[in-house]
Amino acid sequence: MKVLILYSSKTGTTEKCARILSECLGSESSVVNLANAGRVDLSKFDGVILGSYIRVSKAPRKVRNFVEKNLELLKKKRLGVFLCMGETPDRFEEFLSNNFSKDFLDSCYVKGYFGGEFNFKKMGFLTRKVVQKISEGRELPFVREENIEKFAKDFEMEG
Ligand SMILES: Cc1cc2nc3c(=O)[nH]c(=O)nc-3n(C[C@H](O)[C@H](O)[C@H](O)COP(=O)(O)O)c2cc1C
Repeated sequence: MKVLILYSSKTGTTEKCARILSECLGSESSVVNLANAGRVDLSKFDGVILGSYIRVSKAPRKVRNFVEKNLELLKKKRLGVFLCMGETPDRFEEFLSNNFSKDFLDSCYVKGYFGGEFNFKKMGFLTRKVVQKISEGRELPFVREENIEKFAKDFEMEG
C-alpha cells in the first residue's frame, strides 16, 4: 500500500507527528504539507491520512475545504484522520464531528488522538502571551507517541 500523509501544522507539532507516523508505518509513505496538496496526484496512493491541529476548537479552513472538495476521491482510499490538540481526549470526538462531515468520518478506517504541544518559540508574540497566561500552573500538553504507533498498526490491519 502507498500512503499519503497530508498535514496542516501551525507551530510544527502536527508535522512532527506526521513524520513519526510515517516512520511507524510499514508501508511506503509520503509526508506532504496540505498547502502543497495541489501538486500531488492522489490517484497514486492507496491510502490517505489527514492530520490537523485544532485552534479555538477548529481545524483550519484549508483542511475542512480539502476534505469536502475531494471527498468522493478520498472515499475510494483507505482513509485515516488524526488531530493534534492541547486538550485531553474528552473533546476529540466533538472536534472531529464539528469539523468534518459524517460522510468523511464514517469513511475513515482509523481516527487518532495524538495529543499536542505548545511550541512557544513558534507562536507570534500575542498568541504566546495569551497561551502562556492560560496554561499557567497547568500541565503542558504532550504528544502521545503510543497512540501514533497504535494508529499505524490499526491503519495497516487487514480487513
Ligand atoms: C492560539 C491557540 C489556540 C488553541 N486552541 C485549542 C483548542 O481550542 N483546543 C485544543 O485542544 N487545543 C488547542 N490548542 C493547542 C494546539 O492544538 C496544540 O498546540 C497543537 O499541538 C498545535 O499543533 P501545530 O504545532 O501543528 O500547530 C491551541 C493552541 C493555540 C496556540
